[in-house]
Amino acid sequence: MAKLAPLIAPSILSADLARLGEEVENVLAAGADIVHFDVMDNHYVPNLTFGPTICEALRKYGVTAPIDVHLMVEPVDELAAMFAKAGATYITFHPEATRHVDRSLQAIKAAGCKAGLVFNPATPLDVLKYVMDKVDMVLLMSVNPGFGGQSFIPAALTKLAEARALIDAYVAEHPGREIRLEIDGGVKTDNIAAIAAAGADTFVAGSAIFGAKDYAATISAMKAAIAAA
Ligand SMILES: O=C(CO)[C@H](O)[C@H](O)COP(=O)(O)O
Repeated sequence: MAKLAPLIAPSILSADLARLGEEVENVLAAGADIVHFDVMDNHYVPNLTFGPTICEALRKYGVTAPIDVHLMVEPVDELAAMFAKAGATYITFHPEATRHVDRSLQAIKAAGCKAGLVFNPATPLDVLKYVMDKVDMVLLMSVNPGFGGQSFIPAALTKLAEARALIDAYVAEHPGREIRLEIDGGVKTDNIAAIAAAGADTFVAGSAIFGAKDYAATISAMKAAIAAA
């Protein structure tokens, strides 16, 4: 099955936050496709990051690229609605962080956003098959959520192949449906080819991009590795 065009999604978690607007502008000018926006509540994960006002501020600053909001929060629905108003394009959440997964997906889509589910390294994909009709993005964590700069967990490659098979089987029966398969955590230029070969089409990278001196060279190297995979 033909995969969707690959997208590079720098995670702003690793940006210079004192210059966030400029950093996002620079990384998009360097070839990034979408902005990955990590929302942590110091409850679902042991870290605290950005709320909807920061998302809105990026839109006001002039960012027109898709903003891919990854909610690491519990509960989900109230913040998801706030991010929809603040200009999010994708809103993804962890199924175990809401009581009613189907209802949360429906609410995100009714608010005009694309919706997705996020699976931690040891969380099975079971719920996915029951809500595939409402999912635009499946995000697999290849680190335990909460912090940037961690090492890629190799078992994520097997899980990517499992998710790719589920998505391809669903899309084959529903022509025209687009469901992205995103990977997040420890993605670098030297492992991105293996990650692409395992089935990912959307690649979150925080420290590998924002930690590099030359954003454009890093993103080009990532895209070249994906194309050769
Ligand atoms: O969701 C995340 C952590 O919960 C981050 O997006 C992720 O870890 C990216 O950072 P890095 O590329 O440095 O691993």
